[in-house]
Amino acid sequence: MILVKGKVVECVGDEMMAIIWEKIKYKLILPYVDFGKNLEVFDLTLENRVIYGDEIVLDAAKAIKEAGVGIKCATITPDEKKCEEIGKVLRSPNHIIREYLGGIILREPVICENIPKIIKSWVNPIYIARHAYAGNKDVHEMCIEGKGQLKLSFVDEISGVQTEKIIAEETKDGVIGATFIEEYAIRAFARGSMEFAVEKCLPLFLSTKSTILKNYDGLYQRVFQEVYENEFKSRFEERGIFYNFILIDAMVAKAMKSKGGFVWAMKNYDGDVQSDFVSQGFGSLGLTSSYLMTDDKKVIQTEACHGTVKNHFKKYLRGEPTSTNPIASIFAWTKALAHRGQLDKNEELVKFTEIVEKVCIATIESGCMTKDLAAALKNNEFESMTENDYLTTFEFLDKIAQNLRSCMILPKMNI
Ligand SMILES: NC(=O)C1=CN([C@@H]2O[C@H](COP(=O)(O)OP(=O)(O)OC[C@H]3O[C@@H](n4cnc5c(N)ncnc54)[C@H](OP(=O)(O)O)[C@@H]3O)[C@@H](O)[C@H]2O)C=CC1
Ligand SMILES: O=C(O)CCC(=O)C(=O)O
Ligand SMILES: [Mn+2]
Repeated sequence: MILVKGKVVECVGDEMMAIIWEKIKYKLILPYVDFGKNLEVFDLTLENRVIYGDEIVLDAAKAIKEAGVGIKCATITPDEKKCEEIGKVLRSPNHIIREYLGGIILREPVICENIPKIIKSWVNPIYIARHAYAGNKDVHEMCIEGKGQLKLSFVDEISGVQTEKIIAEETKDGVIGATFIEEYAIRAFARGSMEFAVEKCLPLFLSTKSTILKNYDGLYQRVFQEVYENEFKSRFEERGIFYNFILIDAMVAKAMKSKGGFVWAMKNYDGDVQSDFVSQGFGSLGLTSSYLMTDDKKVIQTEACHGTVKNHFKKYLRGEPTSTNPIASIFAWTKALAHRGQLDKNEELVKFTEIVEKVCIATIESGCMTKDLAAALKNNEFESMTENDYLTTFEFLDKIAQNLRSCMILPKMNI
């Protein structure tokens, strides 16, 4: 057994991914890894959040910060209807954790040679560097009833001077939203994105809509340029890579016709939307790994890029076979344990995570896969697919477990 020497925080989640999460843990991790007392589990299922509120998520975030390593299963973010049903307004657990930890979310596709990309020109990976908080996903909302003037105001803590801006002389019955970002946070995001581009030795693009949001998005553009000129230019040039700002709409088109092979930095909301687009373009949402890294690089929280896959869970509840891809969630475990291993100089643990990742890719490349990937092989023409084309969720997980077992018994086997 491989001993884990430092603390790992595990956050349990919801629906289809919760079912898969448990299988990953018990079939792929625990047979080889001994956490001793080093695994702290937080139950972030919706049921538990209904009982304990969002505070339990904040507790998990604090524990992750202290441990330096967190692994999170996808969780339900209840919409308005669901909040009514449960009688409680609960926030997104991801949002709470990201707001607390801050930092950057890095997303990358798991490349399997036999899985064709939907966007055929993408021969190289596209990495997303997403600001983990603020922006459109962090809007403070307020519903207004009646008619009146709307203004923004800021009161200086020291001088007490109030700066005001009238948003609308007269508005009525609707909703308003306000968001903000501090310059230091953008600076840290710029540094994180640039470090990542240097590490990957790939060009970096930042895209925002700074022609419209001249101040908000403009600040991202200005800070990135400044950080690049003052801190990164020579390191980029030594590696033959570059940094460029491109307006987000034009960048979407440029990305689509590119060959891939770049890091794409975006604000929180833009990065969320484009992650699903890029993931699907590379074959499936189930093939994108994701982790949050704090600005000081001390803490990592891993996850899959996708959600709880509600559609598939409904089928599972009806007793129908499902074929849900576990790869991104398996990589959440491996990326987190690899970080733990690096922190503790635990080479055995790091090696184990490399083996698990290789086994996953080798299993898919041997032709065993879930329906999303089999569909990619068939140009997503679902009508022409039969059950013989793919494995069910549990058959696929068993196949990976079986392949992992042979590799762990014969560690020198070249997979
Ligand atoms: N990190 C997190 O915790 C996240 C949580 N969420 C939450 O998850 C819940 C469900 O959200 P939903 O909109 O369904 O988004 P999902 O990302 O869970 O799924 C959307 C669709 O993408 C496909 N898909 C996603 N992941 C996989 C996979 N691993 N294998 C195969 N296909 C996959 C499925 O398509 P098809 O049905 O065509 O097979 C699925 O219906 C919501 O409560 C949402 O708030 C959402 C995103 C992130
Ligand atoms: O927190 C949520 O509700 C969604 C998160 C999400 O979509 C993401 O992290 O990509
Ligand atoms: Mn998303």
